[in-house]
Amino acid sequence: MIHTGNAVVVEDIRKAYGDLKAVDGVSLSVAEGEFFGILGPNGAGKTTTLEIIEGLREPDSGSVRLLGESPWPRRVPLLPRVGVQLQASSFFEKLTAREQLETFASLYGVGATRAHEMLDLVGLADKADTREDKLSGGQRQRLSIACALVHDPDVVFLDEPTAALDPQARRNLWDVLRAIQARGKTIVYTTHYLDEAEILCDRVAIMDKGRILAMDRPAALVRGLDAPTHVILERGSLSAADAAALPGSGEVGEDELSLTISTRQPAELLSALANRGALEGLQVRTATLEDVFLNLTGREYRA
Ligand SMILES: Nc1ncnc2c1ncn2[C@@H]1O[C@H](COP(=O)(O)OP(=O)(O)OP(=O)(O)O)[C@@H](O)[C@H]1O
Repeated sequence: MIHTGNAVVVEDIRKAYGDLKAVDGVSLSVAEGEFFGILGPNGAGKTTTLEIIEGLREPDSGSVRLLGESPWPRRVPLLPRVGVQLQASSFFEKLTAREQLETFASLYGVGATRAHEMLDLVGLADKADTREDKLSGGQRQRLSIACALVHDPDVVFLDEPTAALDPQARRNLWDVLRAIQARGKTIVYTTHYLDEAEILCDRVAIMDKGRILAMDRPAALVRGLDAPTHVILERGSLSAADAAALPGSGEVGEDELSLTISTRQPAELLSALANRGALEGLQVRTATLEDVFLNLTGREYRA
């Protein structure tokens, strides 16, 4: 079957390791140009799913179309069109960042100019002459992404590219990922950071125990929860009884630091609070993908 406009089409793939069903009937499709996230806790089956789509692993059953072709057994014409960053990135020993990229580029028959462009894109131009083993964790991650991109693939697969990075390095990498998407690339990535996926992804699949529990735009998944908004005030700014009497107010809870009002009419509640001059230090918390996970599995999300 030909799916025009879809970079990836996966139908009912399964992979077991002995008794363990690592991937247990996964179907999904990713549109060209889409930023698609596969989310879930450790061991959910994200990496196995990704590796099957990339053609690095054979599924026990089910089918995969990557740019209209089956990626398994290895299909050589697909390779130039696909970029893969592996979780354990492997570099050539003792080469500088620039030399790593030039080496990858030459393997694909791509000129050195492109290698330098990629160093710029991932923000490593000033580290071009630094040996790969002297780079920080975040810089290594960015270098491995640059290597996955050097041959200008149409589809890029990234396995936990932001794992083990400090918050600033994670944010820098988000900019890189957005820049890649802005170049028209399709991105399929795995992460166990639900907050990050909510910000970056056009669509996400939430996986647990080898299955996809939900798949949609992050905002649609959150909206589908139909959860109340929580308005949080500093304790003492309003009594619990006064808070409960405000228009739009639902349940009210208090702890040592704060007073939390749940509401299904946040606009009304906020305007009532504004009229009372009680907006100082106010926070508004809406549901997140973590709440979606909790709702789907009955357990708290633990990356
Ligand atoms: N080669 C293998 N042999 C046996 N079991 C495996 C193998 N690869 C993965 N598994 C198991 O399959 C399950 C899914 O693993 P997978 O790596 O796909 O999960 P993941 O969601 O990517 O987790 P993580 O975030 O920890 O990488 C895990 O329980 C894992 O231990």
